[in-house]
Amino acid sequence: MRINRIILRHLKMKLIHPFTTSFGTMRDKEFILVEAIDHDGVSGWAESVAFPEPSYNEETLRTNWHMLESFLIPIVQGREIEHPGEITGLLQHIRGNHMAKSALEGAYWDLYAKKQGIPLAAAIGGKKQEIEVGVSIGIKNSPAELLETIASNVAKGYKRIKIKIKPGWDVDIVAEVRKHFPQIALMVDANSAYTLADVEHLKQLDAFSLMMIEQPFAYNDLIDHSELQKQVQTPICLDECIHSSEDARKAIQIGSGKIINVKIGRVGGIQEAIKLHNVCQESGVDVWCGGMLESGIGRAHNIAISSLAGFTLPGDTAASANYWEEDIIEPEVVVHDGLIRIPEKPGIGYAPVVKRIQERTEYEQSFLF
Ligand SMILES: O=C(O)CCC(=O)C1=CC=C[C@@H](O)[C@@H]1C(=O)O
Ligand SMILES: [Mg+2]
Repeated sequence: MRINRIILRHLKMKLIHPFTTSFGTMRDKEFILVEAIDHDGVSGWAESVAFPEPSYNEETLRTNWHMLESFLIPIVQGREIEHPGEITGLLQHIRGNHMAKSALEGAYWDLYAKKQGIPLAAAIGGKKQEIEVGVSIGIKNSPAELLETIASNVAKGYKRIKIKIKPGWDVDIVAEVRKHFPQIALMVDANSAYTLADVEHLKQLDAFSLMMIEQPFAYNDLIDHSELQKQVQTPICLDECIHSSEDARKAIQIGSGKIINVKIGRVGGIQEAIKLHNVCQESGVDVWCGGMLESGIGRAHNIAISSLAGFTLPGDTAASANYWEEDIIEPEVVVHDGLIRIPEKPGIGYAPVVKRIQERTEYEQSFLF
């Protein structure tokens, strides 16, 4: 692939519903889009999932922009990349900054698949024709509002409901949800809101047949999670604390969790996400694809990675309409009875709508190769 231009765009999109977790509320989604254009004028697209604030991990939109502009793009500039799998190695001497790396690598993956004339899912090695998806519901102002939101999403056919918890909004609210929805596939995500001091309290969640408790402890902990997993029946799912396939191997070895939420951006790109998937599959550990409130472009990448066989549980890739009045892709991501069909078109399989992208672009910068 011979790129002749990369365009970075800072977009701002208004979420239909504010999204509240244990670390704050998001009303607008600001993110970086990467467009890699080759000599034939074909574009590969990807998005950085870094938030404007360092609340999920230490990266931010601005640190990503800086890393892409000053380090990552210069490394690939003028290089003939045969396969996007090469990019992880080219960038590995740069420490961390996984979301920035992933945004660049993802654009090359989309372009590669388009040049090969195959769907991104096929380029990744995915065989599924459709994927099961769930929905992640933020912390609401009242139990009634949460129950109403759950009811409307169950009615839409989502295969799994994920609710956020934090101290003061956990055991009682889960009990209330279970009272109204005794049969639904239900999980909770704590986003690191607890510590080992809360083990006795968290044990109460075992009473509710939850699919999993996601990331109860610190974003950089494996040891305390393994201690908790020894004391609770409910499977612990790891998100923020798994930064690579190596972290997954170590977490599995010491029993930190029984399920892993894979986020392409968190682990540094599709190539590493495939490796992580393979490590988990070899150990019989289920994985599913998490979300970072992506636009349709990031959503498309999540759909592709979810087509791998080891993605055995419904992910957080809900429909575009769950987040946006209007998405920046056509067609939008739609969910029918909790299922998304894997696109058959080359690349990400959804067409970025440049007019809508430009309308939402706060700032952009071009890098000529
Ligand atoms: O709908 C989605 O994209 C998933 C949203 C979601 O659950 C999360 C988004 C970003 C960070 C977290 O709060 C949380 C997660 O940890 O999975
Ligand atoms: Mg999570």
